[in-house]
Amino acid sequence: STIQLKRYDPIDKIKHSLPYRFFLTTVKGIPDENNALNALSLKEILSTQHGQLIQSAQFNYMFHIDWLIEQYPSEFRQKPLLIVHGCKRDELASLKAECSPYPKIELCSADMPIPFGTHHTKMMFLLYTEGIRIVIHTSNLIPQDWNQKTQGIWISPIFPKISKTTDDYSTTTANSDSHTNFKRDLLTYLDRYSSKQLQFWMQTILEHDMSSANVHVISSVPGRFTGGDFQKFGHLKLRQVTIYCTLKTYLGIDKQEQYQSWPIVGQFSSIGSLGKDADQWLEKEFLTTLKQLNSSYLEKPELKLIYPSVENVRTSLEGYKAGGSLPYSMNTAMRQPWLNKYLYQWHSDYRNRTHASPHIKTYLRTSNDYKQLLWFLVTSANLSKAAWGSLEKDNTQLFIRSYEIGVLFLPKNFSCSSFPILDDKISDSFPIPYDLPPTKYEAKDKPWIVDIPYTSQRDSHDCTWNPH
Ligand SMILES: O=C(O)c1c[nH]c2c(-c3ccccc3)cccc2c1=O
Repeated sequence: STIQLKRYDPIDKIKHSLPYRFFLTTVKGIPDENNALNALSLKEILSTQHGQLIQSAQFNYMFHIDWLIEQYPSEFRQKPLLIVHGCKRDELASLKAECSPYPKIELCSADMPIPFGTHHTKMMFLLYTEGIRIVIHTSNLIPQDWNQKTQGIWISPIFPKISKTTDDYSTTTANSDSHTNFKRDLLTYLDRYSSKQLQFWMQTILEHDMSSANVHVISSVPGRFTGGDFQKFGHLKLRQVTIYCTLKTYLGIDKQEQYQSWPIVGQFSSIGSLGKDADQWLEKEFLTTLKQLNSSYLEKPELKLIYPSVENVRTSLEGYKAGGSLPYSMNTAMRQPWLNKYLYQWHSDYRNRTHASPHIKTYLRTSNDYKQLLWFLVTSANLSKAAWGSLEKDNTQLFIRSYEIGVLFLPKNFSCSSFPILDDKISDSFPIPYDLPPTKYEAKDKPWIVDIPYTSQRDSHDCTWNPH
């Protein structure tokens, strides 16, 4: 068979990048050595060092087109680029205007059938002569999202084209998919757009060997899902994948009792309306899913939610302006004061990201001593029913409003029973983006709310915050 020459991937040369391929974005204004460890800029992702780009696709929510084109190397700026977005009406008009100087940019508008849904998904398809690279991340395609924030990036290998030779046995695994069904689930997600332009990318993905992918796709698309589609998206997909790949397989049913209390940590940059108490959705639906509560006794939920306090924002590199990307509204917050007892601060001293305000979203489950990680998800999905879905029709239907996508790391796909989280950061411990155990809000701390003024204390730029 033709020996596939494993092309040298520059991403592999970044210290500690393997096997997780999970990076943060570089931050301007902090010492460089903290950027070297598992951090990438958009220019680095798009650079010519990865091969000869043929064309690319950029899925996102916010775009600054001139700036985005500038992040591509000059020799790639005329390559075909598909922009997949959810813009409508005047936002669509301004996006079209921004794209008009670039004849090779095509627009693909995601079907947004459900009110209050958004196209949050942040993903890149980079097609090279040698193969296709997929990037799933959390940054809008605007300069401020790549400047001084904490953002997450999962960057795939360059998946090689399936060779035509018939005797190439290495790709017989069901059209060259991985044990994590990465290709199947990505195609299932793309199919929901029912878009002609994405047909080309679906066919291209089919033609590439993704058997080396070691993460699961966890996505959301607008719709009401029952029957065979019931567990394909949202929080039920997360449950379906984690329940069969950790507790049951590894730890045996008997040991499960001891794991019930293992805390779940959610970390995000916005919060939706979750109901008048935790029983409406947070505990009843979301936590139950993540804890896989299938034991009769109910015990105190160990759910810890990391969301920046006003003080975290005020003392960040961007100051109060960072709060412009933390759109938790007063109208929503005032109806759920009960949520505050779950809240923990943004703290990332070990990654030197404490002052790089978070726009990343992550969810994880760890042991009580925070030394072992059972699973880790980086995603575009904030803590909202629109993103994760809410159960209807007597729990037989999951209703989702938005497009979201993320990747899930399970120990079983890295041949271990849990990921190590060790104190010293340069070991092979999983590169989580923040400090564990999480830091509780102080008594005087309040969650950041975007649409109220903060004038009593000035921020790191000596400014106040006056929304209007
Ligand atoms: O995709 C993302 O991550 C983001 C999604 N919505 C954002 C908003 C917003 C919130 C409500 C209505 C319209 C816009 C504001 C500031 C940043 C974001 C953002 O970053």
